[in-house]
Amino acid sequence: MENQIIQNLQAVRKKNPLVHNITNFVVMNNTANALLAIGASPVMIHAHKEIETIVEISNSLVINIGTADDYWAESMLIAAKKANQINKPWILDPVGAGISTFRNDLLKELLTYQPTVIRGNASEIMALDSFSHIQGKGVDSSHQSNQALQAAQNLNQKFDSIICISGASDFVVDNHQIVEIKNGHEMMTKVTGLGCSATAIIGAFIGLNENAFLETISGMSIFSLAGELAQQKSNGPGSLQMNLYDILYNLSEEEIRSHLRISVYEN
Ligand SMILES: Nc1ncnc2c1ncn2[C@@H]1O[C@H](COP(=O)(O)OP(=O)(O)OP(=O)(O)O)[C@@H](O)[C@H]1O
Ligand SMILES: Cc1ncsc1CCO
Ligand SMILES: [Mg+2]
Repeated sequence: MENQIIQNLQAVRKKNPLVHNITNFVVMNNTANALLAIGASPVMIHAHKEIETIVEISNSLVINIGTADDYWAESMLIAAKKANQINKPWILDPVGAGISTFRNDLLKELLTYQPTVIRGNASEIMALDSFSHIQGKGVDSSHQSNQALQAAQNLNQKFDSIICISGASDFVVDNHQIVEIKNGHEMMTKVTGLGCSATAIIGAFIGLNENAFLETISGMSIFSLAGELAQQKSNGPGSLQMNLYDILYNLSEEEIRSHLRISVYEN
């Protein structure tokens, strides 16, 4: 597994995938910088009249509903529909799933366009599966990632999407395997939008368009590992954000081999 993750990181740095993001106002800058640091090219565009063209020329699409309103929701639907039509890999970040009818209705419609990957925290993945009253604390999780495993399996079966649950352990679930990544640091929850950045980084890896399951594992594990290594150099959330870019940019094969904690289970 480590070998494939290292190969995928090298491939992202070499291929420099163009990643189209329709994301939230809070994280637009952080996620664009994270994508540049990993070696991808971000483009953050949401005007209805140009979306289809951008989806066509990009290697992958990231949709994050964090601060969606009616105009942006339509942008997301146009993009997801196009990506689905032309088999462009795309990832959905269901920020705040369960909070409101507006958010749930948008998510239900987006899911009809079969995201390649869905990445959320535990509360979001559970809400997405049931659309019941399961709620996090706004956009933060009030559940542990392992509590969302059944919901992830249900979602995988319903939509044929790869499901990634972030948290103290990150899990990547498809119909054959569950992969657990035990990297990261609690301090990562004190910087806004590091989940959104994880989604964007996975978005860069699925732009390789070879094996979306391995690419999702690669993106998530590299991001959590980078967060963990960045925390070791930091005094708090501010320096963690700054060090994270440097670590994403410089992360070496040796660091991956010596620090990654990853387990594979049959599903
Ligand atoms: N308790 C923890 N211990 C270690 N790493 C963690 C912990 N909680 C989150 N992380 C890491 O933080 C990153 C973001 O995951 P998180 O689950 O906080 O996303 P999120 O809730 O969607 O965040 P946001 O909505 O702010 O973008 C992931 O890399 C994850 O592994
Ligand atoms: C804080 C916040 N509010 C809406 S989106 C967002 C970024 C983290 O998901
Ligand atoms: Mg989130």
